[in-house]
Amino acid sequence: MRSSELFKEALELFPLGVNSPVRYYSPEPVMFAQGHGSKILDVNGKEYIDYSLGFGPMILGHANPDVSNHIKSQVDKGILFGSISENEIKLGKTIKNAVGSIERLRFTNSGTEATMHAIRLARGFTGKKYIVKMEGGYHGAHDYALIKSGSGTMTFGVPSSAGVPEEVSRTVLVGRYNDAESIEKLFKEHRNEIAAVITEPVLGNIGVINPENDFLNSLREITEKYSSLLIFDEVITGFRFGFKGYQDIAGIKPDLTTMGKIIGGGAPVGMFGGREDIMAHVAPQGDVYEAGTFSGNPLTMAAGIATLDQLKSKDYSAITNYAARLEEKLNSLISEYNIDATINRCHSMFQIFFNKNKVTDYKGATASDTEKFNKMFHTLLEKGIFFPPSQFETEFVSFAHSETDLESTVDAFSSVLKCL
Ligand SMILES: Cc1ncc(COP(=O)(O)O)c(C=O)c1O
Ligand SMILES: N[C@H](C=O)CCC(=O)O
Repeated sequence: MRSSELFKEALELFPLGVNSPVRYYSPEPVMFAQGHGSKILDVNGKEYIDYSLGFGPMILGHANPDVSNHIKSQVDKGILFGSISENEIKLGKTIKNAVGSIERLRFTNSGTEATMHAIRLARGFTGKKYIVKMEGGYHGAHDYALIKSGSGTMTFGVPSSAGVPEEVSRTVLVGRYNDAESIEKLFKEHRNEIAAVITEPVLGNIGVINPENDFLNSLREITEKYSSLLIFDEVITGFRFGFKGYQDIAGIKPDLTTMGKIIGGGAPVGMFGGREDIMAHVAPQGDVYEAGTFSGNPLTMAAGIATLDQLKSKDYSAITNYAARLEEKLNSLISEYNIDATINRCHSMFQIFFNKNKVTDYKGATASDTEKFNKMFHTLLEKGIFFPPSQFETEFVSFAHSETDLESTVDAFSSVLKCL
C-alpha cells in the first residue's frame, strides 16, 4: 500500500511520476527503498533479486561495503572543491592504464554528456558535419542522440524525439548495426563530410545484440578509409566483461571512447577519452568547449576508485558463467514449454526476446512480442525477480548474485512460461 501511496505523490511532482522514462511501467512502478548485494527491497519490505542493477552500474551488487566506506570517508572530507583533486587523478590513471586506446580523458557527469561532448569533439577535430549512428543505438538524451534511438525512446514509441530541430537531426545519419554495407553507403553519399561513426560495440538498448560478420572491424576500416573517427560508446560495456572495454575483446582501437555507469560505482558519471592528438582539442587546451561544475567531483571519483580497485582482481568468468548457466536453464524451459523465444547474451548481460527467429538487428528486436515480455516482467516481479521493465533494455549479472539466486530465478521463470 505504501508504495502506491508514494507513487500518487510522485505523480503530482514528476511527469508520469518518474525522473527517467525507463523507470515507468504500468500500472505503477514499485517504489524501492534499499539494496544489499544482489537484492533490492521495496518500501513495503518485499525483496527482489535484481537484474537491472541500476541499469548496469552496480556490478559489485548494492551497498558494497568498500564502496560505501570510500564514499563515507570522502563525505567527511568535503564533496566539492571546484578544482582539481587527487581522486580524479587516481581514477583517471586506472582507466587510462586499463584501456589502451585512451591516452587522454575527461570526466563528465553522465553518459549523455560524454557522448554529446565526444560528438562535438569529433566535429571540431575533423571539421566535418555529419555523424553516423546505428538504428536502435542509444547514446543518451541529447539532440544528436535522439534519432532512431533505443532504450526508453523505443519503449514509449518516440525513437526520434519531438523538440529536436530538423536542422540538427539532418546532420545525424542512421545506419544498420551488423550491416557494414549500409554504413559504407552513407559514406559514399556524404563523401568527406562524416566526422564520426558512433556505436555501442554490443547493442544494449534494444535488448542485447552481439556484433556479427566482422562488423566492428568493418567500421574501423570504413572510418579509416574516409578519414572519419570511430567512437565506441562503452557506457554499458566498459569494465562489464573484464577490466577493460569491449574494444579489447574485439581487438579494435577506436579513436574515441565514452564510458559511464560502472566507472562511477553507482554515482553519476561519464567519461570521454581517446587519442591524445584529438583530446588536445578539448578546452582549455583546445577550442572545443566542454565543462561541468560537478565533473570529476571527489565523491563520484571515490565510488569509482573503490569499484575499479575491486574489479581489478575479480574473476569475470564468475559472472559470465552465472549468465551462461541461467541462459542454458531458461532455454531448456523455453523448449519444454514450446515458447517462441530466443535469448541473446554477451558475457554477463542478456535479454529474452519473444521471437522465434534469431535477433541480430533493430528490425528483429522490434518484431518481438512485447506484450509477452511485459507479462513476463510482471510475473517475475510478483515472484520477487526484478528485470528492467522493457524488452528494449538489458539484464545484468553482478558479482553478488549467488547460486540460490540462480535457482530462484529459474523457478520463477518456470511459472512465467506456464502462464504465457
Ligand atoms: C550506451 C549508452 N550510452 C549512453 C547512455 C547515457 O548515459 P546516462 O544515462 O548516464 O546519461 C546510456 C544509458 O543511459 C547508454 O546505455
Ligand atoms: N537504457 C538506459 C541506459 O542504459 C536506461 C537508463 C535511463 O535512461 O534512465
